[in-house]
Amino acid sequence: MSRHQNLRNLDLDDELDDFDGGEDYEYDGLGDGAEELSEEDQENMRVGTIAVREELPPQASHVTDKQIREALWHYYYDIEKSVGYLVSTYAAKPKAQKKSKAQEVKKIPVDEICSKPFSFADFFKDTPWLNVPIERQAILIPPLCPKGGLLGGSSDGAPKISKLQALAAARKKKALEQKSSNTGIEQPMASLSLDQSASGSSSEKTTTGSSSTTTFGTRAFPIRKRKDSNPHEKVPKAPHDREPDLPPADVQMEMEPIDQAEPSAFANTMFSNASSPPPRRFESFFTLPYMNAATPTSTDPFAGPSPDDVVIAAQAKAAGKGGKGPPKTNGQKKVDQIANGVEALKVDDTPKATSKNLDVLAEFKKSKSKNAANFVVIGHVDAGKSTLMGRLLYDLKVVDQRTIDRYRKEAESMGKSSFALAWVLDQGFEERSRGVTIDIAMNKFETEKTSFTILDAPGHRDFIPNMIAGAAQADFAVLVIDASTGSFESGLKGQTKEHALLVRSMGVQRIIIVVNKLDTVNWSEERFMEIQHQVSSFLTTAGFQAKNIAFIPCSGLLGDNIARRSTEAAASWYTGPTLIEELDNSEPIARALDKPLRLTIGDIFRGGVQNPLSISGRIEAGSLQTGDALLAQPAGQKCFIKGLEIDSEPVDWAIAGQNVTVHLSGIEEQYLKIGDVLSSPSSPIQNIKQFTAKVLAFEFLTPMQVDVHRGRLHAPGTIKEIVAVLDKGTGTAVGGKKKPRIVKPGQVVRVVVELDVVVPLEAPARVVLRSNGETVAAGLLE
Ligand SMILES: Nc1nc2c(ncn2[C@@H]2O[C@H](COP(=O)(O)OP(=O)(O)OP(=O)(O)O)[C@@H](O)[C@H]2O)c(=O)[nH]1
Repeated sequence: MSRHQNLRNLDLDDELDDFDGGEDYEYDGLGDGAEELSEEDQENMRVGTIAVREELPPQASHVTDKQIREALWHYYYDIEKSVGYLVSTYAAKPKAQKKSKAQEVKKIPVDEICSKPFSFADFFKDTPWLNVPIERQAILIPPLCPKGGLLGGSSDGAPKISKLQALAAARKKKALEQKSSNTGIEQPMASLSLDQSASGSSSEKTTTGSSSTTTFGTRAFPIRKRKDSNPHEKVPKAPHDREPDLPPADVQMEMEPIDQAEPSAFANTMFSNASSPPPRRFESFFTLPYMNAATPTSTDPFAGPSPDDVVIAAQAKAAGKGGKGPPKTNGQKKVDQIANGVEALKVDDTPKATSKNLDVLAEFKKSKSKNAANFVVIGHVDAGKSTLMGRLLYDLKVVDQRTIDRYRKEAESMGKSSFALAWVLDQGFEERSRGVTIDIAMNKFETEKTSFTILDAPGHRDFIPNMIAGAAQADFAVLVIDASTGSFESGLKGQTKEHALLVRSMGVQRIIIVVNKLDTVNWSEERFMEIQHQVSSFLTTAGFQAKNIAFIPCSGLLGDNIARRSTEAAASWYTGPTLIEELDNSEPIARALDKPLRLTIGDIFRGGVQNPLSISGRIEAGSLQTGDALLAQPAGQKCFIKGLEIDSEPVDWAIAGQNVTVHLSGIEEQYLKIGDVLSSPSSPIQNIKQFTAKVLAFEFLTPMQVDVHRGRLHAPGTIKEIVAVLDKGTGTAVGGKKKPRIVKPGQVVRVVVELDVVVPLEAPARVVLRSNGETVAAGLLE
C-alpha cells in the first residue's frame, strides 16, 4: 500500500492506539535519508530502483540512484513511467540521422533562380490542363452566411460597389451638382430620401449613381433598423406602418441634412467659440417629465441648482440650518415647499417597546411546561432515518392515515413507493425525486413527559453542513444503522463514524443507536450483537461514556420496536425498551436560562402582511419577550421584538431550549442572514476575527485554509497555528514546547484560527472545521 492509500484507508481506532503522544515529525520523502520513508515505502523504493536500473537503455546509464528515486516517488513506483521520464530527461538524444539523398534538398543559388526567366509552361509542366493533382488544388470554402455588404442588401447580379466606392460616387455627384448650381436638375440622390422611400413602391427602389446601379429591395440578410436621425421631424409613414426600405447608411448620410449630435459638455467647454451655432436643446426633441412651460429654461445646463442641491437645501431649511442661503427663485421655493411637506408627512417609525416586563424565569416555572428536547437523527445515507421518523410520527398519530395514503400514492406514481414514510420528513421536491434528505427537517411530537423536536439530518456526504446545523442544536443524537448485509460495513466506512464523531465533538453526550432494517436479516440476534459490539467500541473511543449509549433493534419500515414492541417471533430475544420509551427516559436537559440571550438565526421569512420580517431559531441561552430590544450581529443593528410564536402559536415570552419564531421591527432585511446571532444589546455577543479552539482532528491538519461552521454559520478562515497536542484525558499539552507542524487524525489539538470575515462567536461554541468538502476537525472554542 502506498502512502496515499495508507492515508485513505486510515483506521482511526488503530491510529488512536498507535498514537505516540504527538511528537513532531517532518515528512520529506525525497530526501536522501531513507529513514524518513516508511518501511513499506523504503522497500518499494529499493525494488523499484533495481527494476528501473534494469530497464534503462545504455545511453541512460549515467542516471543516478537519486534521480531514479525521485522519478519513482513522483510516479508512485510506476516502473514504466519512471523509465520513460528518465530516458526522455537524462538519456543522450540520438544524433540526427543523416538525411537520405531523396530527402536532401539541393540548394540552388538565389541568383540562379532570379536570373532565369519565368516560364508558365515550365511551372505547369507536371499539371496537364484540368488535371491538377488533388494535393495542389486549392480548396474553396464557401462562407457560412451570406457575405455582408452594404446595409441595404445585395445588388442581385448588378456589379457590386464597395462602401468606399458608394461614398466616393455620392461625393462626386454632390460636387457636380454644386458646380452646376442648376436647381432645375433632378437630384437623383433625393430619390433616396426617407419620405420617398416610404411613399414609393416599397419593394424595389432603384438609384442611379454616376457609375453604378444599386438595387435596394431584395435583402440577403436582415438589416438593422436605422434610427430616424431627426426625430422631431414628422416623417409620413407608409400605410400599415411598414418599415421603409433604407438605402445604405453611408450613402444616406450624404444625402440628408444630418442632425448633428449635440456636442458634449466637455467638448463645448474645450472647443466652443462665439461663431459656433448655439447647441440645439434637447427640450425641443423630448418633453422630460419634470419640465413644463413654466419652468425657465436656460442654455447653460448648470445654471440652476441641481436636483440634489434642491433637496439638500430643502432639508437644511427644514432642519433650521439653511436660513441664510442665496435668494431663491419661484421654482426653487415651490420645490422647498414640497420637500417640507414630505418632511412633515414622515412618520417616526421607531418602534415603541411595548414590553409587558415579565419575569420570564418566574413565568417559566409557573407554566409547568414539559421538558423540551431536540434530537438529531444521524447515520449513513439510506440507513432509513427519514422512514424511521416518519413511522414514529405516524404511530404517534402526529401524521394521519390520509396523509400517509396520499404520500404512498404519490410515491408510487414516482416509482418510489418505499419512500412514502420518509416523505413525512422529506418535503422538498428534489428530496422526494432523488430519495435523499437535503436539509434539516424539523418535526415535533410529545410523550407524557417531554416535548421533542426531531432534527432529521441528511446522510449524504454532500450535505454535511446541513447535518452540522442540525447537530449544533441537538441535545442528544439518534444514530441509525442499516443492519442489512454489507450495508452496515459500508456505512461504518462512510458517514456512520463521521456523524458520530461530529456530534460528540460538538458536545452531544447521549446517543441512541437504532439498529435498523433488522427485518432484512430475519431479526438475527447475532447480527445485532455483532453491530452492537463494533459500534460501541468505536463510540467509546470517540468519547461517549458507556452509560450514555443505548442500542435498539428496529424496523422503521414496519414499525417494530419504535412505538410498539415487535410481534415478530424471530425478534422475541429482545426485551428492552422501544425507541419511544428510551427517548422518554432521557433526563431533563439543563438549560442556560439565566445567561444573556443568544439566538442563532436558523431561517428568515419575509413578506408577511402583518410581519414583514421574521426569523426562527433555537434560543441557546437566556430568554426573551415581546417588546425586547435585540442586537443583530455581525451587522451591529438594533431591532425590536414585535411578536413571538412557538409552534405557530403566539406567545409573550420564550426561553433557552425552545425553538421560536420572532417577528422583528426596526431593521432592514439586508442586515440579517442565516447564522447571525441575536443577543441583548446590554450583553451583546462580540464579533471576532480570530479564535483558539480545542479540536479533534479527523484528517491530517497543518496550517491550512478551512471553512468554519457553527450551526448554520459558515465562514472561510485559516488555521494560523497549531499550538499544542493535548492529552485526550486531561486536556493538558503534551510533546514539550515544540509546536507541532502537522497533526495526525485522532489527535486532540489546540489551534488558532483566523477568519476572513468577522463573525459573532464566543466560547464555548461548538465549531466544525472543513476543507475541500471533508470534515477535518471539530471542537469547542476556548
Ligand atoms: N426493509 C427495510 N427497508 C427500510 C427500512 N427503513 C428504511 N428502509 C428503506 O430504505 C430506503 C431509504 O430510506 P430513507 O428513510 O430515505 O433513508 P435515509 O437514511 O433517510 O436517507 P437520507 O436521508 O437520504 O440519508 C427506503 O427505500 C426505505 O423504504 C426498514 O426498516 N426495513
